[in-house]
Amino acid sequence: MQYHTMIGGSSPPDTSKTTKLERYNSYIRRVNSTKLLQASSKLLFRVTLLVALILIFFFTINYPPLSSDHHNIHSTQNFISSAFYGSGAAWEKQVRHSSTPRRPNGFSILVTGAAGFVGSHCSLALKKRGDGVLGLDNFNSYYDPSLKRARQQLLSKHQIFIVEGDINDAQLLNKLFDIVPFSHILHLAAQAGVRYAMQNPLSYVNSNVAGFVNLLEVAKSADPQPAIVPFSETDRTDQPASLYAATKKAGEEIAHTYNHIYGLSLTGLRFFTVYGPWGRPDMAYFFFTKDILHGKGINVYVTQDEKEVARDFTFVDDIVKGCVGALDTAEKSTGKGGKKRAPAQLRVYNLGNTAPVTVGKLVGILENLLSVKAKKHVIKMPRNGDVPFTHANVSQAYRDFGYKPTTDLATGLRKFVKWYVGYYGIESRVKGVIDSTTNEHSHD
Ligand SMILES: O=C(O)[C@H]1O[C@H](OP(=O)(O)OP(=O)(O)OC[C@H]2O[C@@H](n3ccc(=O)[nH]c3=O)[C@H](O)[C@@H]2O)[C@H](O)[C@@H](O)[C@H]1O
Repeated sequence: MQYHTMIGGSSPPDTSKTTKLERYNSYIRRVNSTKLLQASSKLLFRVTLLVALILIFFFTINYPPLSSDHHNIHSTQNFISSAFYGSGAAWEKQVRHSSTPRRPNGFSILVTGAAGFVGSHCSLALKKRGDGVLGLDNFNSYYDPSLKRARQQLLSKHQIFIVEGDINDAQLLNKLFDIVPFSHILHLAAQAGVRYAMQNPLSYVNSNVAGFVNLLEVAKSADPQPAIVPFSETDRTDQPASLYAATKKAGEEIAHTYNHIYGLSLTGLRFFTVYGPWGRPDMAYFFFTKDILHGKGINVYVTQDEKEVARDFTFVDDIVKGCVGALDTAEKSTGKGGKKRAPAQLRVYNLGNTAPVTVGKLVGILENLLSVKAKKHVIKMPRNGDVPFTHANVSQAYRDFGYKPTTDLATGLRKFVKWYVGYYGIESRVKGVIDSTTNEHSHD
């Protein structure tokens, strides 16, 4: 896929020890210059250099890169840079201000992956109803980081601050929990995408397994312990079809352990192919729109026996409602000081649209909205972990918090296309969509 090739081809940032040392020394020098204004002696510099060397060694043994891919490089960089971001009084004030609720009994929620697609929508919805929301995101380059920055700007307009850091950074997480007694964590930071797992498997382990465990480790010792929603995004069977699904399944098993041993209240949500405004450019509906408008061919997959593939495409506003419903019904964790006091809540829900649509139909809807005929290449689905069909049973989410999706694919895609042409400044090319779109809910 073109996006993936582009990412793989981007030049990784320089992480040589010299660069880290220079960056760290410059940080140390800045700290020292405020604390000990006049004391810039040679001796102090030597001590600083020694401390820097020890710390870099410490970082290296505690955070071994899982591979040389750019995601892990980002994690390592964020670990070091967070020491700088997390040190100022102004930074702490922003953290506190953003996470303070503005309604009686409001939640104080840490949203990981807040600059992501679902994370940004949920953050806005929660903030709008008066909850305190603090974002955390590592702004990695799995897809165009400028889209993540634009979401960050939107959130910032609504007084939501996003801390730039990684869920693998225990020091940063502990610092955030020292500053804010979070009532909930909405954990949406993950390596997504089914097909990209073939190219960069360790990125999935790093975010979806190691990062998740790191977050649970911090949450288990926090006082009060937060409730965590969701701990997983997707899985479909006990025999996952892709590494992506396997890491999500592992997340569910790990969650069970932390619930059982430490009394953390945990809720897993399995999202089914979420789409909508501010969506992810690596997903088919998004790059089909782009390619159709550019007159480029698109690959429409069929199964090995040439049947159509279908997805339970779910509009992002419905997913937000599900996330909020799960948060509102999450019980308190029961542990304290790393010890469980009583059994705690452990739940898993499907959040889907319950109405699968074939990829052919998806393309037909886009052709109508864009008034352009797609150049379709019908090909057999590569054997890379994709499944032919998804269909969510949401009866438990309905029973427990009234989850009921209300947006069909044609309505949701119209809202997406309206956002797309506005965001990329090409309104004139698909005018009909703008004129006929009413009753906008999504944050665009
Ligand atoms: O809910 C999930 O479990 C996952 O949803 C999403 O995966 P998918 O459902 O596979 O969505 P997406 O890639 O948009 O492909 C849509 C359809 O187009 C087909 N497809 C895809 C590419 C292509 O070139 N041609 C094509 O026909 C393809 O075969 C598929 O039938 C998230 O990316 C993932 O992170 C995870 O959240």
